[in-house]
Amino acid sequence: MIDWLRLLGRMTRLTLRTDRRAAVALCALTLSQGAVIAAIGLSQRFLVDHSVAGDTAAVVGAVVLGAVARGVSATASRVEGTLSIYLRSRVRMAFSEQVQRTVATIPTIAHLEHGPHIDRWNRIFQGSYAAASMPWAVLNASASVVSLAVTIGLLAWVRPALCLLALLAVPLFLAGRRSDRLLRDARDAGAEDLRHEQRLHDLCIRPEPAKEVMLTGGGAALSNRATDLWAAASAREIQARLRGVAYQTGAWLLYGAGLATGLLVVGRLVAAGQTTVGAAVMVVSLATQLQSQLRTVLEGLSTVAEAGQVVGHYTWLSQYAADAARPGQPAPRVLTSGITLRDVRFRYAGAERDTLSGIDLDLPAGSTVAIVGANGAGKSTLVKLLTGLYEPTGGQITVDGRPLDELDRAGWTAGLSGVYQDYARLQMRAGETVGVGDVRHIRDTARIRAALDLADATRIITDLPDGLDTRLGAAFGGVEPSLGQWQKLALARSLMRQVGGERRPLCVVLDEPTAALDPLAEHDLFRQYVGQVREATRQGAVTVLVSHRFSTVRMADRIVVLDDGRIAEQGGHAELMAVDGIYAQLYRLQEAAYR
Ligand SMILES: Nc1ncnc2c1ncn2[C@@H]1O[C@H](COP(=O)(O)OP(=O)(O)OP(=O)(O)O)[C@@H](O)[C@H]1O
Repeated sequence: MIDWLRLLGRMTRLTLRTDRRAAVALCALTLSQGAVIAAIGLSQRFLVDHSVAGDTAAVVGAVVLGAVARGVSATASRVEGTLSIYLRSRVRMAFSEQVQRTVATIPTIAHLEHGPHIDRWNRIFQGSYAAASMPWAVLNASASVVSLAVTIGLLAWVRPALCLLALLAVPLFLAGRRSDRLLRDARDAGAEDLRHEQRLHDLCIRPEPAKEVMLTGGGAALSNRATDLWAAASAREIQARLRGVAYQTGAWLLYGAGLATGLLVVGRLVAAGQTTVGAAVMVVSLATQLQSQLRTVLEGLSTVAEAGQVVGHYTWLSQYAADAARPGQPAPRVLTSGITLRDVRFRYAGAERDTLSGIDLDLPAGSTVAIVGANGAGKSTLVKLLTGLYEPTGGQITVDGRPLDELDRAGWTAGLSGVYQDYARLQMRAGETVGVGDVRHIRDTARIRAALDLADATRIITDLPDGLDTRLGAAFGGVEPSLGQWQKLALARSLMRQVGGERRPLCVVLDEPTAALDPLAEHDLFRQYVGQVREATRQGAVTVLVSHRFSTVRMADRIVVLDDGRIAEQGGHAELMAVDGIYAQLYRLQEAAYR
C-alpha cells in the first residue's frame, strides 16, 4: 500500500509538472460532475410536480435548471475527455522516459540480460498509461463516490429503503476485483512468451541476424514459432478477460433485478398516493445515473488496479537502480599498486554452474596483461567483472587495496577506457559515433580527429563523402562501414576521454578489439595503441587485453591462460614458453600456421 501511495504521489507530481493549468482545469471539471447530476435529477422532479400543480413560473425555473445542467454536463464531459487524453499521454511519455533513463543509467548490465528482470521493466512500459492515469482514476473514483452519495441521499428522500440499491454495488465491486486479478496474472504469465516472440521476430527482420536466417531458410519456421508464442500469450489474456466478463455479467444481472424491484416499489407508492409522480420520475432518472456512476467507480478502481500491477515492478526497479548506483569512496585518480582479485567467483543469474572460480590475479599498476583461452573460457566475463559491469558472486576485487564494491561506481567508470568484444555500431553521423565516447565533447572536431588518429581510423573518415558529417548506417540511408571499420571507430570512441587529457584512465580494457582486422593490422594497431596509452601506463593505468592472436599477446608483460573458468597458467611469454604448457602449445600452433 505504501509503495502504491508513493507511485500515486510521483504520478501526481509528474502530472502537475507536465501541465499544471490543464491538470487544475481537469480536476475542477471532474469535481463539478456530482453537482450537475443532482441538478438534473432535481429539475426533473420539480418539472413534473409543478406541472401537476399548474405553477408555470416554477416549471420555467425547473426547465432552465435542467437545460443549464445538461448543457454544462455535455460541454464539460467533452472538454474533460480531451484534456484527460492529452494529460495522460504526456505523463505517460514523461514516465516512460524516466523509466528508460533509470534503466540506462544502472552501471551494471545484469538487468539487461536476465529474462525475469527484462520482463519486469517490460511490464512497467506496458502499464505506463495506467500509471499515468492513476491520479485521474483516483480522482474520478472519489468524485463518483461523492456523486453516488448525493444520488443515494436523493433516493432516501423519496423512501429510505431505496438506499439499499447502493448495496447492489458490492457484487459489482467484487466481480471487478476478481477480473482485474485474473488479467494481471495472465499478463505476468505471458510476459516471457511475449519477450521470446519479440526476439524471434527481431531475428527475422533485423539485418544482422536476418542474413543467417535467410541462408538457413528458417524464416517461416521462426515466424510461425513467434506467432505461436504470441497466440499462447494472447489466448491466456483473452481467457482471463472472458472469465472476468462472466463474473461481471452475473453481478450486473443481480443489479438489474434489484433495480427492477426498487422501481416496482416506487410504482406502488405512487399508486397508493404515498409519493408524487415527480418523485417517481426522479427515482427513475437517479437509478439510471446510479448505474453509470457505479460503472465510473468500477472503471476507476480497475485502472487503479491495473496501475497497481506496475507498482511492484516499479518499486523493484527503483530499489535495484538505487542499490546499483550506491555512492562509495572516491575512486583513485591514479593507480599506485594496481588491481587484485582474490578467490573471485562468478555465476550468471539462472546458471547452474560458476563461469569463473578461484581467480587469484594481480594486475600491477602500469602493466599490460593479456588474457587468453579457448572460446567460452570466461575471458570476457573476467573483463566485465573488472569494469564493474558484473559483480563477483564470491571473493573480492580490490583497487589499490580498496574493495571495488566500496568505490563510487561513477568515479570508477569514469576511469575506464576500452572496447568490448560486442562493440556497438552507433548509426549516427561519423563524428558523433566517435565523439559520443566523451559526450561533453561530442562536437569537438579537434578531439575527435585526435582520437581517430590514435585508433588509426583517420583514413576511414577521409574516404567518406562528407567526412565527419557523413551519416553512418545503411538503415538510415547512410554509408555502411565494414566490420573492421566499425571496430576501429569503436576504438576511437573509447579513446575520446584520453585525448582530452583531463582524466587519465585507470584501466584500459581491450576485449578482442581488433578481431575484425587481419593479423598484421592487429599487430601494428596494438603496438600503436599501447604506445599511445603509454603515458597513462606510466602513470599506473592497467591495460587488459583479450585476444586469440598470440603475436599480439606476446607483447604483454603478463599473460593469463584461462581454462574452463580457472587460471591454468600465468607469467611472461618466455616464462610460459619455458613451462611448455597450454600457452606454449597454442603459440606454436599459430606460429606454424602463419609460417
Ligand atoms: N550473459 C550471459 N548469461 C549467461 N551466460 C553467459 C553470458 N555471457 C557468457 N555466458 C557464459 O559464460 C561462459 C564464458 O563466456 P565468455 O564470453 O566470458 O567467454 P570468452 O572466453 O570470452 O569466450 P570467447 O573467446 O568465445 O569470446 C560461456 O559458457 C557463456 O555461455
